Amino acid sequence: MFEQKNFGIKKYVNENPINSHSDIARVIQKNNHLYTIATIDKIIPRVKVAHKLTDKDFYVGDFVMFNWQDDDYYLEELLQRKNVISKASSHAAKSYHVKSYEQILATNVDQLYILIAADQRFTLSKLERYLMTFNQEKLELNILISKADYIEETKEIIETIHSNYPKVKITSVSMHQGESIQLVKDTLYSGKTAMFIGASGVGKSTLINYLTNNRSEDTNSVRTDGKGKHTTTVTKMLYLEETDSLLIDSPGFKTISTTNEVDGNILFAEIQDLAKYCKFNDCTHNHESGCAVIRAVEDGELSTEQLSRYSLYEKKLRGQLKYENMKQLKKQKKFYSKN
Ligand SMILES: Nc1nc2c(ncn2[C@@H]2O[C@H](COP(=O)(O)OP(=O)(O)OP(=O)(O)O)[C@@H](O)[C@H]2O)c(=O)[nH]1
Ligand SMILES: [Zn+2]
Repeated sequence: MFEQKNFGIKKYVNENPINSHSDIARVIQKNNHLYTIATIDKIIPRVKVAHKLTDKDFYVGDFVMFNWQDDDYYLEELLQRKNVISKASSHAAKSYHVKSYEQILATNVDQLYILIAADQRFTLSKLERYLMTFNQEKLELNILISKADYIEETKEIIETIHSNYPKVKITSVSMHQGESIQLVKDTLYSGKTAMFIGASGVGKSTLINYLTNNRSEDTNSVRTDGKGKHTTTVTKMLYLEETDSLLIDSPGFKTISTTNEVDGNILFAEIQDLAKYCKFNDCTHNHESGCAVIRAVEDGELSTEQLSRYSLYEKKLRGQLKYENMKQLKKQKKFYSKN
């Protein structure tokens, strides 16, 4: 028998050096300064943040200690996180004056489902940014092509991805294909937390509603712009009893990038492995003699598309470094002209 609404607190207590679970809870919703938390036996809404702490200290997914005082509940202490899902804050990334910072989307996530909608414009660089932004240890990444009832578009997207990245695993899903919902359900782990992210209108809430058999929220009425009436504005966690898993729905985003250092390993492991056998350490895999990567292309082990995506990635990385250096230089100049 599954425990009713098991938000993972018992498991957390078992795996971490904590004595009791009586005042431990998990943040399951965040609404500006107010939180909803789940304890071992109840859900508490409208929880505030204790004195000297702020809403930057707690996110959905966090395990916390809480307290009751003067008729209100307060979050008192953050317990150790397993991981953090974050991206660059979108407004900061655009402004030269504001230092971009990482914005936390949720914490303690085991599986991340990245939705790409078949009816929205697809580019490889979008997929690459998603994968590189969220790639980290102890996090399983899953690519879902949603609205797969757009059959032609879905086929095209999958073909584009596979001709460049033959090893990336892709699942397609549609609310009009019940068996595809079941396939997604089958990939959820018991006792684990899965988060669904993607651009606005890709169908995150719809998928979660179908997974949890909750049709109450009106995500089905189609608007002419295809974005749907119901837009998620808060991040929240739901319990799926059938698989004993936790599902996090999150607001859609416009752009994705990260201020963290990225590593092309998730997409280019094969090329990076081959590069170890190049004659020159600083081989650009462009024209050099003794290049193991070019040889692999000639031997048909690697497609030219794969290599050209890699070159593009390298170029961007170098451009990024140059940009960072330039910013640094400008800052220094400013400093010296002031002093
Ligand atoms: N054709 C088709 N439409 C879908 C599918 N899933 C969702 N939609 C429609 O797409 C629109 C957006 O769906 P939502 O579930 O609200 O999307 P969301 O990703 O949660 O959007 P935000 O909350 O704004 O981030 C709605 O009109 C849905 O009816 C699908 O599988 N096929
Ligand atoms: Zn080489």
